[in-house]
Amino acid sequence: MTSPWLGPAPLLLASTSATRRLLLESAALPVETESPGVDEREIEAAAGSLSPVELAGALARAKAEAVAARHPGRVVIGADQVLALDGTVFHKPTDLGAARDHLARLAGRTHALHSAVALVRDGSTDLFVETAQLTMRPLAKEGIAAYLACAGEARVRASVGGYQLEGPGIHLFETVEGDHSTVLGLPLLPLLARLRAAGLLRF
Ligand SMILES: Nc1nc2c(ncn2[C@@H]2O[C@H](COP(=O)(O)OP(=O)(O)OP(=O)(O)O)[C@@H](O)[C@H]2O)c(=O)[nH]1
Repeated sequence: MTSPWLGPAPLLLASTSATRRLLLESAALPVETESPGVDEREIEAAAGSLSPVELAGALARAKAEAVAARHPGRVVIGADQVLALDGTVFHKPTDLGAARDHLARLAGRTHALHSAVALVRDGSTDLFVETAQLTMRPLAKEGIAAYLACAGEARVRASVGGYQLEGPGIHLFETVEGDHSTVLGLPLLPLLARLRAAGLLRF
């Protein structure tokens, strides 16, 4: 397969997320990954009263710029996803109990997933945020328990909402508005548009 990538070196993804890496590889882009090594909770605490969208942007920028500083000349992508329900920010559930509590609060309501991407090239950062709106079915505690037993702790802890839309999480929803890749945490369409505009894609 001839990749559309025209960059001199592979894209450098400042992320530990296998989902994000897979999204780029599915677009036939060569990817290297490096953990950003930033303390997200510390940045969040220092961020004070940022909105959920601004927080996602600040975290994506911090991750991308931390890795870009270690790799001058590379095209670096950082990303962050924030789940917001009525302005309240949710973080990845630490265990099944936390996931059960999250889902009980999200059930029957519409929450936002703000997926921010920071693209660093030649010392400058291009930051953008895409938002998906997901309406979860009303779920009784038995339904939540059955979902958690089906999804399993690994899947539940791997994503900010306790669900993977491309997995059993799809059963939880009435409607999803927004691009699939935005839900998964790396909005591909606006990212590819920027890479294309920079002359980094063959088509
Ligand atoms: N497979 C899958 N992953 C999802 C879904 N929704 C959110 N995620 C993942 O949930 C994670 C959101 O947490 P973040 O803090 O943004 O990222 P992270 O996983 O900690 O990884 P870093 O980029 O290293 O910070 C990302 O890895 C997203 O890819 C989904 O529906 N499916």
